[in-house]
Amino acid sequence: MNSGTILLVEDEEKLRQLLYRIISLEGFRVLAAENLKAARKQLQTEQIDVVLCDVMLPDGNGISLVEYIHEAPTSTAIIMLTAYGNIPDSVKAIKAGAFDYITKGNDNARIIPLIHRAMERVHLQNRVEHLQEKIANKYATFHGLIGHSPAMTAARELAAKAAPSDAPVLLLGETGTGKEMFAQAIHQASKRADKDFLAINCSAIGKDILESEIFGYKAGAFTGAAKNKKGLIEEANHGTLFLDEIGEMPLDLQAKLLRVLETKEFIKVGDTKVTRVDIRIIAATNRNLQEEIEQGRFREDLYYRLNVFTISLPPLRERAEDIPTFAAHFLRYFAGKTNKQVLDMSPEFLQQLKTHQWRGNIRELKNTMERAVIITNHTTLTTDDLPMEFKLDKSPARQKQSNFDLAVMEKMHIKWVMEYVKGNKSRAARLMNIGLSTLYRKMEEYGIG
Ligand SMILES: Nc1ncnc2c1ncn2[C@@H]1O[C@H](COP(=O)(O)OP(=O)(O)OP(=O)(O)O)[C@@H](O)[C@H]1O
Repeated sequence: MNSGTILLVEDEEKLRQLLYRIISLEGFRVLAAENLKAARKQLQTEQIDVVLCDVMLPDGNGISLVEYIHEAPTSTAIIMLTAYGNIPDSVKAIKAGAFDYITKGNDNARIIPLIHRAMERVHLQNRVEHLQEKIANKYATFHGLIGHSPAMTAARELAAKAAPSDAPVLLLGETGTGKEMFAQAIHQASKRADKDFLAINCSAIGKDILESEIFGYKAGAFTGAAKNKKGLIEEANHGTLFLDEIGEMPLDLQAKLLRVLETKEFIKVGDTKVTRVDIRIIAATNRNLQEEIEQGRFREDLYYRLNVFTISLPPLRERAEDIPTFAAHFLRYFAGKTNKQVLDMSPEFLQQLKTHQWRGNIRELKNTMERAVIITNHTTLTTDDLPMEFKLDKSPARQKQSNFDLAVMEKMHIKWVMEYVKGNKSRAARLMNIGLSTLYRKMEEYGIG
């Protein structure tokens, strides 16, 4: 059985069925779409490794799917099916970033080996990314935690003191304030550094799966539990387990976790005997746990067990003095990553960063800087490189009634998208999900050049 999912985009039903059968026989999971619209939908909802796509489709040219896929960072590979003798299409497809092309009808014997090669590349790329992430995490040390505001310095100092002990740590802060980065840095500075750091977000999955994920299960514990499964708590034995969004953990799991903290023991789902572990727990939440306790949603005894070291990471808007440092750091990082000559920021750009609300905190600032570095055509970032909501936030016109006018918003949005795609109208129309002629009409209406 080969692993991987293939999306087949072909409007001719007979050929689609034939290819479906041939590829399924290789053991791949195959999804099919008969036009570009259906293909885009599948790409948005499914994890697809390789796309096999016809060039001539009823709702457009298949090569546009290559561009669509490359709009977001992805490892998905696309192979084009081109008509016999259509060299220009094949060249275009490769230039747009397709993995390869096959001439329809003529190259049948090449299809399967080519899919295998594309799949190998995808797996390799995924593996490299996974390793890069692992390495990056390994070096998430206190040194890498930037920011020199008093709040940040106090948080770093407390974390550095907590690190060598084996005590639990509770990290408090809004989303994107750096809780996971702190947790990794604490792990790296602890005596468990050469063991695993595993993380789970308690809000992302349902109660039963969360219990199996954290504590594991015995074979036969429930339908589908064919084999014993180790939970993260056992996988991370001798290392650190980071429980993000602990405020969302159901009460009965809180009781099980308390037992781990008190006795280092737990019982797997469907098991009768206890399992012992040596683990350090770091937990994080953006909820007010005192309130959760009052409401009966969080166990008080667990709270006291966890808060041996409580580290609060204040929202970015409350430590505006850190914003230029973060912005400069991310500017250097993304300029390096994208190989662009972007060297600094205009004073107005920085001023807007300082007064923005940053509800997504450092994560939002990081994304804003990445976007700015990608779209700029200059060596200095200016306010033009900021997303539209910044302009709305700050423009004096914001106070005026006219700014609530939908047409004003639409005009700004079109201008911004046109900047983003560097004037490529068909790409802009595609991104905005409107037809090219509609885009032309609106640009004329709003006097956009
Ligand atoms: N002090 C810091 N220095 C450099 N980068 C940081 C810092 N804090 C956070 N970041 C970056 O900001 C992003 C968000 O950080 P992180 O995931 O640690 O936040 P979080 O509080 O755990 O978020 P959530 O609650 O949503 O899971 C990450 O990409 C991280 O690299």
